[in-house]
Amino acid sequence: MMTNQDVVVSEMGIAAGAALPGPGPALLACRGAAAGAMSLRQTYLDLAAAAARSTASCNWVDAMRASSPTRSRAADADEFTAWMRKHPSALGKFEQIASASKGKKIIMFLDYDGTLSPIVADPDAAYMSDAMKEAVRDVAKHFPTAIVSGRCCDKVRYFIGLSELYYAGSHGMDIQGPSSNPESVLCQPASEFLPMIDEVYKVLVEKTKSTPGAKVENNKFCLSVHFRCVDEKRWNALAEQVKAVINDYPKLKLSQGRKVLEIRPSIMWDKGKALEFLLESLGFANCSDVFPVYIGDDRTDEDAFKVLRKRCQGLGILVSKCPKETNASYSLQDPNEVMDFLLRLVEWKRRSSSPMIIRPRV
Ligand SMILES: O=P(O)(O)OC[C@H]1O[C@H](O[C@H]2O[C@H](CO)[C@@H](O)[C@H](O)[C@H]2O)[C@H](O)[C@@H](O)[C@@H]1O
Repeated sequence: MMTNQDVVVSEMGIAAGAALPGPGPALLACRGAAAGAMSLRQTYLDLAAAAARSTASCNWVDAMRASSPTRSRAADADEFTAWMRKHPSALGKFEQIASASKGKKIIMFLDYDGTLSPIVADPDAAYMSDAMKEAVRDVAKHFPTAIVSGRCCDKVRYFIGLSELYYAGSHGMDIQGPSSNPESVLCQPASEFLPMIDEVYKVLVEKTKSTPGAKVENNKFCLSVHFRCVDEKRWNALAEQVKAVINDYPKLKLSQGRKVLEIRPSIMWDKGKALEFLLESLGFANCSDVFPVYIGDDRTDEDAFKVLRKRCQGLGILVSKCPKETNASYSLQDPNEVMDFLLRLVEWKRRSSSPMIIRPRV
């Protein structure tokens, strides 16, 4: 259900595309978080890494299959209807969402792959349509907008091509403000992992080159090993190979996405933390009149959905055609529906902010 709060309205939001103030409390907190995280390394890093290592690779493979189902069976229709009752369409319930956000400042958080661009076999060809680009541009004119992606900032910025947005790349471990100059870097809590990530990238490229279709993507502060073009019979062996490499790096952990295994630093930072960081940077840390809307399709987006639930603020929208366990309140089926939702939001905002014209009677 909708996680909404009754609030008093105040104008604390900053305009979309406006430059952020210099390093504020959020940036300092980010630095502090990074330092703190590093000093706590032996306690939680090893625990997390041990847990990751003890998980059999077939679990990763099963989870990967479940997170990117290829077809929905007719026999699952009842299950889907029941799921849709719990996570109704954000388009179908648009009026309900709009009225929940009334008097509050909407902040948009958008995942990229599977949300703004359709899932395709080649990760380097995951382009977003021109129509979607226009929709995102329009949204950003009305609401502060951030892209939160597993990709590195440079790549997702290149795909989207809009400089007026905030970007949280590498699963939130690289947060940058509008424009791509060096001052726009707001938070990089995993910067000391860069040499390690580069090293592991090279090792993984070498180890996986014998698996046809396998692809390793360097996302700067994290890595992706793609399974989508690998014969399913080879998935277990490939997951074993990846696990064997990560076993030598106890400060890294594995997670799974849509036909992808992701390797990242074991710091306590994720898309949920990135969302909180951005809200704070934008001046909304302790505001009750803010309404963050997060749209995403992947397991890693669940961290952001959870944060919104915990804050009892705004709402999460899961992009999925199939029932999935989720902390999101609403659902949309695919990027086309995401675009329709964004356009509807813009239209609603235009209508609700244009002054009512009362014509004199003649
Ligand atoms: O957080 P996101 O923006 O959703 O990024 C998550 C991963 O997305 C990309 O992989 C996914 O999309 C590819 C292109 O459609 C597809 O080929 C792949 O199977 C999907 O897992 C990206 O390539 C990864 O690096 C991101 O981590």
